[in-house]
Amino acid sequence: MSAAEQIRARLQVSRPGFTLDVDLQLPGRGVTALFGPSGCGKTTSLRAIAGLLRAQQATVVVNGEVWQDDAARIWRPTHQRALGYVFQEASLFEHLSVRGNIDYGRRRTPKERHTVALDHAVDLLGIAHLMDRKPHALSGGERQRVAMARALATGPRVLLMDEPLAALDAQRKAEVLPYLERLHQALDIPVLYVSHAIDEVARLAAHMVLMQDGRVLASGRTEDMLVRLDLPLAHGDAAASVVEGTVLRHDAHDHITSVQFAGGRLLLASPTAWPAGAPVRLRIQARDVSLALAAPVDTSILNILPATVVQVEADSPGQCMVALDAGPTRLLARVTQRSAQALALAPGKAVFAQVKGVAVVN
Ligand SMILES: Nc1ncnc2c1ncn2[C@@H]1O[C@H](COP(=O)(O)OP(=O)(O)OP(=O)(O)O)[C@@H](O)[C@H]1O
Repeated sequence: MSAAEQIRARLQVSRPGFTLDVDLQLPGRGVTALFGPSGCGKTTSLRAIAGLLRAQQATVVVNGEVWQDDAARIWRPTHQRALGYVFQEASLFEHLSVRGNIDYGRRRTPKERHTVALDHAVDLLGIAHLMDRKPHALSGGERQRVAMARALATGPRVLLMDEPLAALDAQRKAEVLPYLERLHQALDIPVLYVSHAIDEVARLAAHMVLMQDGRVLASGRTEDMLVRLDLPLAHGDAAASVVEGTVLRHDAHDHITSVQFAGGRLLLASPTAWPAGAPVRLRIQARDVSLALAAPVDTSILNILPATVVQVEADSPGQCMVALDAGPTRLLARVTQRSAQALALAPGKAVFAQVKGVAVVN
């Protein structure tokens, strides 16, 4: 990762009862999630990067551009930092139309900064038909899409998103998520995405930073982070692995899609007729994976993968989390301690992983 393609944010913020002390070195492209429990400092980090909050000590360099370097007495105010900021709730000007809202920010930024064509932003977010409406006539999801288009229209070098879906109900969330995905795929700028919803992170972010109590607990590729048994992400009922694959074929007769991934082949029940060759991101919950020592026969489970146990750790009372390798792909299986003992699960042991549920997350 060269400095020209990197976000570096060394931030120190002290408040009564809270200290943020992080040194973030993040990829200069793609989506990076800042993830962690409420109060761990995600929003504070984002605001300090944006210059909305004055850190006690900070260095912020975005793809080679120094926005702040306290040691060198460099400080650019927020309006001189080429960033787009999307908040939890879209703060649109109620007296302006959607077009007026988007134009407002764009007019205030220098033309040479307009890296994203306005039409492209409007098109990506599917808001062309809303341009003459006033914000009060928009749904929550539409408001957020307008806020994102407005942020993009200013030609940011980085997009900062602070839980942009948190204020939406499940239905609106599901409506906005595909737009977010399109956005991230179509744009070349990095996105820092604050969230405390792991399913959103698994779906959207290639990279993640796990924060706790104002510090970075770990950071890396989302796929790798989710299956690290030394981290809290890989424990409890929500633990899951994310696997990248390619659609081989979709059988329209029984609605089964076959997906090739590095560790083998997976079949998934899907009403969507995925085209052959389509890249898919799959999520496999640890609780949906069971283990057997011999290849099961006469079973209703469609996916049985030969795998090797890598690590076994105690999870919640009576439960164990097992990390497995199916070829180069790491999966998690949550089994009872009794089963782990009965099967003598230990590193190196050959097993068959029975995968009961596979969900496509993009
Ligand atoms: N303006 C403020 N003044 C004083 N303390 C604040 C202020 N804003 C946040 N805090 C405190 O700073 C700490 C970090 O807050 P921050 O908003 O960064 O957390 P977060 O991880 O984004 O949380 P959440 O997921 O709940 O939004 C918390 O202890 C919070 O109570």
